[in-house]
Amino acid sequence: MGEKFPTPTLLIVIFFILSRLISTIGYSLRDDPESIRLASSDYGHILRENPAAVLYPNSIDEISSLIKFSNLISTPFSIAARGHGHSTMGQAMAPDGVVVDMMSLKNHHPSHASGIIVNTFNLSVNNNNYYADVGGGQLWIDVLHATLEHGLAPVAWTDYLYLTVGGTLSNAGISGSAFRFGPQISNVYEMDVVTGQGDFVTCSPQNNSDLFFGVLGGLGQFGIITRARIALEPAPKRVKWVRMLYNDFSAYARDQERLISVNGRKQSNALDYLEGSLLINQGSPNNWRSSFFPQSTYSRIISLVTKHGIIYSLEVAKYYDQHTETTVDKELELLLKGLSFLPGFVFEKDVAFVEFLNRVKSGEEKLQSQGQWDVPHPWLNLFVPKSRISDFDAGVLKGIVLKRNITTAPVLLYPMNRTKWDDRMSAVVPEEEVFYTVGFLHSSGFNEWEALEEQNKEILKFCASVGIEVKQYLPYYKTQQGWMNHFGSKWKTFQKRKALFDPKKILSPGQRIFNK
Ligand SMILES: Cc1cc2nc3c(=O)[nH]c(=O)nc-3n(C[C@H](O)[C@H](O)[C@H](O)COP(=O)(O)OP(=O)(O)OC[C@H]3O[C@@H](n4cnc5c(N)ncnc54)[C@H](O)[C@@H]3O)c2cc1C
Repeated sequence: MGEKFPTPTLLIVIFFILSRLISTIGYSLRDDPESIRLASSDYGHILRENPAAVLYPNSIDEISSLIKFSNLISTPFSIAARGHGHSTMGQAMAPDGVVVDMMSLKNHHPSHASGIIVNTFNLSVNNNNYYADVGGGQLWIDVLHATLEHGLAPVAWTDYLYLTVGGTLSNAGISGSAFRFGPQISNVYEMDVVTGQGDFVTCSPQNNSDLFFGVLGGLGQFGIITRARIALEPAPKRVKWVRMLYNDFSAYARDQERLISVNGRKQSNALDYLEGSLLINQGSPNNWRSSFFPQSTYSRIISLVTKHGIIYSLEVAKYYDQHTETTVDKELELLLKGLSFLPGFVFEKDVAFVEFLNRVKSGEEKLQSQGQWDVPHPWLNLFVPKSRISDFDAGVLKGIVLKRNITTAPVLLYPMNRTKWDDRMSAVVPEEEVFYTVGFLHSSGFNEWEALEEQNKEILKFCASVGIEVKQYLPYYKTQQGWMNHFGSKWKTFQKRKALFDPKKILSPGQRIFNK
């Protein structure tokens, strides 16, 4: 069978010419080689898909017009919002369609939709609540700086801040703050969204709630987030940051679970941040994720790793300001009392709040300078139910990863509480009250990523074979059956929302959920 005529590419070209003529879209739709090249790859550097054109919108109307035009024609072309392009498997690509570069809205008009506006409102008489209205194409680092000018900061974070608000809200946005404050998607009050039919809709848990919950963790399937109202709190000044090492996995897991059990939002005796990672045979103990082991301890740590194969590093933080400066050490001491880390392997640092939040950036700069940033990234991120985390340690970490001995990248492993996630959202997590996130953040040479991808496949196969019901974070499946299994009981709602908000299946084709 020949291709349908007119082809999607031709239609986009027609739209392009028309838009220039009537100048609603001006010159913001481009198909020059550089624009196409930039939109056809991502942080993963594994897949490449050329769009027919890239929209650099000057306004939200332009996004809406583009989507409406695609809806009007008999063979709609696909459209993908692209935040900072930090996906790893083409999720923000649109083969033969149009990529919408959301970051180009960042510097336009200081309106609610594109800029950052910090504000406060009262939910109840005694309860001050703070929020910022931020454009979907804003980077979290810019949100941080803008909110700090008002002495405030977002409540929920990712480890790395050079990601867009729309990009992380389409997944979840997790880090060591998630056990206590939830993922970023649990800290949104309201959003403006351009749906897959081109309609501009303001949504919240009270209004247009189906769209609101659908979009959060919705992998870009239902609409393009142009504004999010995110929760803020008074910003602390400084952070006590502690790392402890373990050789015994069960002690490590037990301590992590104990620490996250104190998680009330206003509880002063709770930690503000908890993460964990592995030290495997990877040369220097200080990898790019900002470890801070003193150089004088390297040889001791390396011998530990050599002796045990894997050493588990527990990382916690407690924020403080001028009011809590005198009590923070005592509180931290109480929290860490009775933990079973290896004596002599506890390291502490006192840093400014911004330095702590932006801790991954220096690692990026180092890798950039060594030409090791724009390389393939065959990542695998999983949520593992607490009841099977020991089996995961034995079967995957010790069974597969240690044996294959090709993992030199950071591997994260830390728990979070399911109660901090709202089940109405599209994001998928395991059923149990506590689950772990495990992130294999691999990078490799251009000819070596397949071996790591093979390892990823072996891990997934192993988990399936022994009944460890993992859920992928930043998921990637090649078949619709894979997606159905992933969403499980949420699949029907996900499908229904797609039919409601993007019936022609135009948006975010790079996720490969409703298209091949
Ligand atoms: C170095 C690095 C560190 C990371 N650290 C963390 C971390 O600590 N925690 C964490 O949770 N994640 C982390 N991630 C993963 C990251 O959150 C996701 O890959 C996220 O999607 C990237 O944001 P982005 O702006 O680059 O989105 P993109 O890759 O550009 O887009 C991702 C998806 O969202 C859709 N999308 C983008 N913008 C919008 C919008 N405005 N409205 C609707 N849909 C949209 C796209 O179509 C695509 O499907 C990290 C990634 C990297 C590369």
